[in-house]
Amino acid sequence: MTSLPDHSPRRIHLNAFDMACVGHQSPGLWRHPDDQAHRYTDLAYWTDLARLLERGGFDSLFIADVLGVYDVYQGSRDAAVRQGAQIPLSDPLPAVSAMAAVTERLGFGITVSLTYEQPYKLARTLTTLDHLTKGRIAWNVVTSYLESAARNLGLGEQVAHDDRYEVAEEFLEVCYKLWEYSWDDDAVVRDRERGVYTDPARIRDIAHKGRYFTVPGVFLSEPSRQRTPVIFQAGASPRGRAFAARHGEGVFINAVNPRATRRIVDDIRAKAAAEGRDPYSVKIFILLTAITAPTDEEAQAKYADLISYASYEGALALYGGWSGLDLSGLAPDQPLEYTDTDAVRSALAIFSTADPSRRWTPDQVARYLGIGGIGPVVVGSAATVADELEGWVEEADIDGFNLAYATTPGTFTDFVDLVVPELRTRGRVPDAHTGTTLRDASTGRATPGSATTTRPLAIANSPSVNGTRPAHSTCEPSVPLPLDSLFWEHSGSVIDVAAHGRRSMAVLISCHCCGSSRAPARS
Ligand SMILES: Cc1cc2nc3c(=O)[nH]c(=O)nc-3n(C[C@H](O)[C@H](O)[C@H](O)COP(=O)(O)O)c2cc1C
Repeated sequence: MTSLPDHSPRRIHLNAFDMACVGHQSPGLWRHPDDQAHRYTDLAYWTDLARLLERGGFDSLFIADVLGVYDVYQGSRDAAVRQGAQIPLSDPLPAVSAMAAVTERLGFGITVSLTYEQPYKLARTLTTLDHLTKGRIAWNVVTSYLESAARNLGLGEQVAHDDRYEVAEEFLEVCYKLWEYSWDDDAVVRDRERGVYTDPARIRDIAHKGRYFTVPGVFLSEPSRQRTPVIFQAGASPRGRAFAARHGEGVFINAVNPRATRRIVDDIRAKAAAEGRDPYSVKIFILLTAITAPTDEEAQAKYADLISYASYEGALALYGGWSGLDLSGLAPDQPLEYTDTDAVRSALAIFSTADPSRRWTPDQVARYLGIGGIGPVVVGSAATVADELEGWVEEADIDGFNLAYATTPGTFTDFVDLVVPELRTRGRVPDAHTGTTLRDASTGRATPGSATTTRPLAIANSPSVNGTRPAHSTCEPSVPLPLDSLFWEHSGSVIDVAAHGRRSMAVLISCHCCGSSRAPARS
């Protein structure tokens, strides 16, 4: 396993975790007088938050989303509705452009469940946002977990857990082809003299025909700065980890203690290495909430005030959706047993099998989730919080945090004003980010689009299109070969199918004999 880059101290990546609703991870806190989550329908809430996070050197604002209601707890949605637990809920995408207009560098991690999308259409939506944000988009690839979403979106019941990941594999394959193969970098010529806007020879059909999707044609959008948005994945079941290891540049997992988390992290990194990737090219984030104030005592007093607003039923309503389990049917002190559900399997594993030394009960889960959902709550002064974050990074070998809020924007403001300066002093958060795109900032690469890229190998090895590689314009390979072959035999020399910058191996070839380096013309 490749070791960590040889520099210390290790960078800590920060995303703010939010959702277009009032009860994202701390149901009941909407009642707190300081909370402004109810302003989620006001664009100024989002643009003010974006400015704050930019000032705080955050990598991104990471926005969750679901397409159903939390109606598992007590077999009803009433508890979720009463507590504002992710209902009412708006679409997260429209506010992104406005936030991009008031910031220069902040990235935007947007959650879209591919289970209810078509790759041809979603790829365009994400390319559009990557254009409008000048390359600052990450896609949190999720497959959903609420049965109520399936019922309202044309499916009688939810797609089985592992099947959702099978669909996701092909979904991403189609997106990679659209984003990386269909248009050349220089396809748009905008030649007023010749009257040619785009050169037809420089765009091509992707001719995808698979088990779940058939997409024969050419991508509609011209390439954006990142082409493929930064790919995040949220999920930590065994199947989720395999998917993350193959595709994830960022992985978002739940956590309760560093020791149990380290086992998941080691598994993801080992799986990434088995995919031929640098295991540290996968940035692993845990959910965490930091309650901070100038002194430890003031922070503890703040926490005591906040927790008094937590909603027990709101927490169990959210947990019912996350885990697929209705805990109202269990005795409050009955230890949880693991069972495969079609929801978020890691949300149940984390409170049952993840840490054999601990058996959680419904009552303990409800109290744990009251603030910050399935993630630790760290309370203390800036130095105390920074110590805790460093402890998580060192012990669990994670790369950063998706920071949830107790009250918004208060929790984020405290963190930016108090903890970020401490992390900067410790060299954990850079004063300024490198490059111009989110991928540059999250990999620390100095120049955008440079030759090396941390992009998942799955993109570089994008599968065959048409089963054979289109003939190269000036150097006909002796025989058409499957796109995923790494080398072409040609007139005695070998054409390196080179991974040029962010373009995948199946797209650009640099020919040893003619020296040209461009996408093969269509056969
Ligand atoms: C930390 C975390 C956050 C998640 N956030 C979302 C989300 O916002 N929307 C969504 O539909 N699914 C979300 N999921 C669920 C997964 O994308 C997906 O349903 C998967 O099956 C569950 O993960 P698993 O591999 O742990 O079972 C999240 C999962 C985890 C672990």
